[in-house]
Amino acid sequence: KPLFVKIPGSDLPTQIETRFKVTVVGVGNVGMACAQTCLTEDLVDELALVDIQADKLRGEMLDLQHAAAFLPRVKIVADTDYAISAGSDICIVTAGARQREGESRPSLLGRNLTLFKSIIPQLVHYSPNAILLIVSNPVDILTYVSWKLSGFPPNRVIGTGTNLDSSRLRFLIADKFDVNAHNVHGYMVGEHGDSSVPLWSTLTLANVPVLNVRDKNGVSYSKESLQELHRTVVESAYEVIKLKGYTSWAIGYSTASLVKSLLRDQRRIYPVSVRAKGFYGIENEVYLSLPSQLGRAGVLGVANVKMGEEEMQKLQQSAKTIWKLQSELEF
Ligand SMILES: NC(=O)c1ccc[n+]([C@@H]2O[C@H](COP(=O)([O-])OP(=O)(O)OC[C@H]3O[C@@H](n4cnc5c(N)ncnc54)[C@H](O)[C@@H]3O)[C@@H](O)[C@H]2O)c1
Ligand SMILES: O=C1N[C@](c2ccsc2)(c2cccc(Nc3ccc(F)cc3)n2)CC(O)=C1Sc1ccccc1Cl
Repeated sequence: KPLFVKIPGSDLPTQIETRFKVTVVGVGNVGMACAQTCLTEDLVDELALVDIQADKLRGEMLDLQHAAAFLPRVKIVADTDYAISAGSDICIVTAGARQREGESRPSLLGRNLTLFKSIIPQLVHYSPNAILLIVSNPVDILTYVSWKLSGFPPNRVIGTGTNLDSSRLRFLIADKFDVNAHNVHGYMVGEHGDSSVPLWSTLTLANVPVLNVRDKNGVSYSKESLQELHRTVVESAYEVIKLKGYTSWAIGYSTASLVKSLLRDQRRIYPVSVRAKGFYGIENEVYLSLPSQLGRAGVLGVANVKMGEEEMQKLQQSAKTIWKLQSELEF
């Protein structure tokens, strides 16, 4: 006997168009953390995995499929052929040459640029209306490269930028004040990594500027102690690499949060890498992180955050540094 009997006269489609399709390119530490979080948070109806390592790719796909009894129904596919990514709403790019400990940004850029010249045109061919969400490092420059290679409007090419940097800062401040990190409102902007720019003047807890309050141990936050906090954010990245060899969970969760705001048109504001020319006195054609509103059309706009003169100067200096690295690129 068949398990189910169709009701006579039913009109059942054979092929259901999935609503939210996300492709993850690169099934390494970061890519799989992003994929797993998107599944756990029920953000996708279809997940496509792409990589050059065929066995690793099939292994990750099977391993995720085997969790079906504990996840909402989702179609999980994988292939080294980009055709599997066709019709994606968002393509998350985490592919990259394995970043060596202590590797410089120019060195990593050279190796990853070559990969992107192959990856981006294939994603664009199969998903011409997708949003590209770039994670691979150096993320600001590779997001600019993806924008140029894709020919997409800038609102549909976004880098995770200082979203991870900002989430680490929010964790540290939340810990010092014994409050929930969701109530620490503030951004690091500019370049992702060592040279990010914390916007202390607009960082608040319960709408109280952090510059005006004492933490749980009665310590007040002067400019110097805040600079120490920024150093801790940078050092924590190096500490994680030293201890576990890579980072995955925080970048996975922070990237899935961006995916949710984009797919569900949440219109939430995140510090992500966007086409920054023309904002805050930036004259170079670069991608840098600015507080941006994310919805189904991608970057809906850049927030007019009050920024001190010194903060703007650091931002403009970052633009010049990135521009110099970029101007030597051949692609
Ligand atoms: N932006 C951020 O905040 C942030 C944070 C952490 C890591 N990262 C970056 O994410 C990237 C990935 O890190 P990881 O730890 O996952 O590295 P990983 O080496 O574990 O994974 C990289 C994956 O990319 C795949 N790959 C290589 N060439 C490819 C190609 N041409 N097409 C498709 N796939 C390809 C590899 O097979 C591998 O599976 C690195 O560039 C790293 O610096 C960025
Ligand atoms: O958490 C990380 N881990 C990485 C990493 C992941 C796998 S191997 C190294 C990391 C950790 C430490 C340093 C570092 N430097 C770096 C070098 C070249 C680049 F293009 C980008 C980053 N990168 C990659 C990366 O971008 C991060 S965030 C990060 C890094 C440095 C300072 C502050 C932050 Cl918030």
